Amino acid sequence: QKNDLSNVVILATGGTIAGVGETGAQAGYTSGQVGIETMINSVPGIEKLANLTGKQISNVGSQDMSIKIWLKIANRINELLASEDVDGIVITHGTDTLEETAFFLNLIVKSDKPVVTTGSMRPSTAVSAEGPLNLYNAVAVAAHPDSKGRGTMVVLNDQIHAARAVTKTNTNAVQAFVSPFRGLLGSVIYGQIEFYRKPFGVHSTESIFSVDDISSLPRVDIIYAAADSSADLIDLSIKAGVKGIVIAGVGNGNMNTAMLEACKKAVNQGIVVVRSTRLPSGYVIRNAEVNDDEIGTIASDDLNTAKSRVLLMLCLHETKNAKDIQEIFYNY
Ligand SMILES: NC(=O)C[C@H](N)C(=O)O
Repeated sequence: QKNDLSNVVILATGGTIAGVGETGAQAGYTSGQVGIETMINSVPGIEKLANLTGKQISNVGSQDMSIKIWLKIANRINELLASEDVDGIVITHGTDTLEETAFFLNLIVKSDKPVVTTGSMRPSTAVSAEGPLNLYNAVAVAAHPDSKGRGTMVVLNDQIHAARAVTKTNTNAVQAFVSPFRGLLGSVIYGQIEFYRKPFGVHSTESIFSVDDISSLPRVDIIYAAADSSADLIDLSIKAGVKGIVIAGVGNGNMNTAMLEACKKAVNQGIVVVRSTRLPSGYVIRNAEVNDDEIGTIASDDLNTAKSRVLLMLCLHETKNAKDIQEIFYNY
């Protein structure tokens, strides 16, 4: 197009932002019902921010987001961003697994052009649905030259988060997304952007991971630790042939003796085990109460459990070496 606006492509995947309920004031609704054209048309003034194209990739609640769809999105983004005609990407997505998709893309997109994910907590039919403003702000961020080189971002409720830092912290409140440990990347108020910082960690063009040689990812299970929790699930995972296990540990990635013994068994069978924490914030520190050097486990640093699984799946596609994987957990 012959104007000064950036060219932004919106890839729609579903979620509550595309959700529909019978009335405007009820908790029940179905995710992933409204198509991308209807979503764009519901945002007055969005056409003034960028030249927009919309594409439907999937239309699912993000509880049904899959590795297959991730690969489809990543391939499509790489294709689009390789073109001089595309300046930025917006992805509309359910919020349940939004942080996993955003982190996956942060690791695998081969461009420094902005990739901005967004969603909503209220369905499109709700009284005070916030999806349209989130989409407006996401397009504003994707269209802005300052957004380059900041990896994949998550924009909701006037805030710009880095994919690595952000997590969903509330089941239904509009202010659900928080970057509890590393803080916000910036803010966006009715399309006005202010960035506070660059993202920490290796991402995008600097990342060793590439979607080109991936058609599937190895199975990695998550196992949650609690007082007196059973080690049976670890044994089941081993039997099921997993390649990796992420423990959602108590405190600093701790677990009871039975679970730790089962983890040792897993490591001895060539399964890579990452210790993360079920807490919302803080580092899992190597060799604190668990001797990772001796057992061969990996500390998740400040990556949460779900994102540790994403990173471990990608790592296992490249290497099984625990030392190398630990370095990646520290640096990405
Ligand atoms: N607010 C939401 O988007 C939740 C929905 N279950 C989803 O992730 O698709």
